[in-house]
Amino acid sequence: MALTLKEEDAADWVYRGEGAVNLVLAYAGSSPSFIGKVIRLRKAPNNGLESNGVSVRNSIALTPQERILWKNVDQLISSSDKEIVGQLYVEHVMKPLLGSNYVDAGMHILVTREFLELVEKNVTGQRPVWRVDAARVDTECDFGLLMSDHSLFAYGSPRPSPCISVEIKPKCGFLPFSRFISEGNAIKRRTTRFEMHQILKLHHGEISRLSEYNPLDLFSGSKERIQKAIKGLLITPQNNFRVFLNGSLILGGLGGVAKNTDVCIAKKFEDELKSVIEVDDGLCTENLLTLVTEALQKSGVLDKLLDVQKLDSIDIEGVIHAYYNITSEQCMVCKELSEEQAKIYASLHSASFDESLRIVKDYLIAATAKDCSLMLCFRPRNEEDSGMVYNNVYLESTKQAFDFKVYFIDLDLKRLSKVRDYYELDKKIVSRYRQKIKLDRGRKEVTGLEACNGSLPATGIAVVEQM
Ligand SMILES: O=P(O)(O)O[C@@H]1[C@@H](OP(=O)(O)O)[C@H](OP(=O)(O)O)[C@H](O)[C@H](OP(=O)(O)O)[C@H]1OP(=O)(O)O
Ligand SMILES: Nc1ncnc2c1ncn2[C@@H]1O[C@H](COP(=O)(O)OP(=O)(O)OP(=O)(O)O)[C@@H](O)[C@H]1O
Ligand SMILES: [Zn+2]
Repeated sequence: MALTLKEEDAADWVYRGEGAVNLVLAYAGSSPSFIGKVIRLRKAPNNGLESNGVSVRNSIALTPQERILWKNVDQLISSSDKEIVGQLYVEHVMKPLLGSNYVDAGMHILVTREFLELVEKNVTGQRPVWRVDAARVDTECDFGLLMSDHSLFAYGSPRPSPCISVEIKPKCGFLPFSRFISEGNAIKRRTTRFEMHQILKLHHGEISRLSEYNPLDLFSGSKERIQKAIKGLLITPQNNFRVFLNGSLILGGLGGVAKNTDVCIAKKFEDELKSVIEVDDGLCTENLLTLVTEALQKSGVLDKLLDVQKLDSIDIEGVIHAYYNITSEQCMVCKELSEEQAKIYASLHSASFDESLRIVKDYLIAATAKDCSLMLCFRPRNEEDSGMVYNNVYLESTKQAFDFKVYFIDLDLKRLSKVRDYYELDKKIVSRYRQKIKLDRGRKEVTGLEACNGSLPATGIAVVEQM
């Protein structure tokens, strides 16, 4: 590997965002090798432990059990370089499933400890405080992942293009249908995991109001419902929606949960869009909505993503039993059940070892697909671009054609050790949601009025209608 980022390079990298695991910097310097690139750096939790108590330093390489789990993916297990596993997973597992046109696995690049320390110092002020408290740049890690900046149009194109990019974290787009969902959790078959999780997040103070977004609308394939979903994202972006203008954030929260979109934010956003969408006052946001909807429909990426999400076909309530089969531990779920209750899972416990591996592997792949994001990037098309390979959409109202490109980002491998956490979180989400329904019913009986769930749909929609 020829290039190494050193202390003197740190000033060229600016904060772009972060999630739970990675911090992302965009290049702002003049080296041709890095123009149009971002670098993803691993973070280390400040308590030194992952949520399940595993030491972070051991968590990069595949564990022996994971090597068995992924044994059919030769490229993953034959790699002697533990640090490359994450990238190989994207290249050899996710890319074939989601389509090579939409996935960029990036490349590893070496970084010195001094580079990481200085970068961390430079960006701390821009990071959400709770993210700073939770984790820091992992200065023990001597590599980063260099990727194309998907919020920009490729460098090397004939002209510098103004562009708008939209980042969507769609989350799970279907209702589970597994027969292993217990009677007590039947609500899961009718209510999205996203909607139920909102109640838990509100309870924990992670969000200030419930989201207007419904993943089922986004994945519906219907133009009207996709538009409704995007309106919901515009009103309550949380960590599900961001918009960038020429690579700079103009809506949503950098690195975390955004403020809800009030009239003031909506007006400012509308004004920013004017530099790319040529239309009379008040209609830019509406037009962006049309662009995004059409690009999503034309590209077909959501159908692909949904198919991969549906590899989770028996739900965590089934998967957990296969997990205990492959770890050869006593099943902690069946242990708590009566003989009669445990019967429903007997078929899972009598499955072959390979079948158990397949179940868990498919579930983890689906988990990646439920947590990734999409970046859609648009630029107005002109004559010079007529020979270019990009897809395009036409805005009837402004008579403008736009090139667009779509990429999945954050296709990280989910670790085997998280399966137990997934089971526990699922229980918490359902239990909190059921509690809320019970409370609402109680209130309704007392007051005879509709219970208030904390969301303000009418007000929220009005904000977008005013845009
Ligand atoms: O479990 P979920 O659905 O809450 O997803 C987690 C995300 O929370 P969200 O609900 O999208 O705000 C969570 O996102 P935030 O940190 O909340 O922005 C992470 O993406 C986490 O993945 P990992 O720890 O990076 O592997 C995600 O965990 P996984 O379940 O994908 O492992
Ligand atoms: N290739 C890219 N081009 C442009 N922006 C990017 C790219 N990769 C990441 N980003 C930005 O950086 C942010 C954080 O990246 P990413 O989602 O990969 O972090 P993460 O820690 O893996 O997230 P999560 O918590 O969801 O696991 C993204 O939300 C996006 O805004
Ligand atoms: Zn069991």
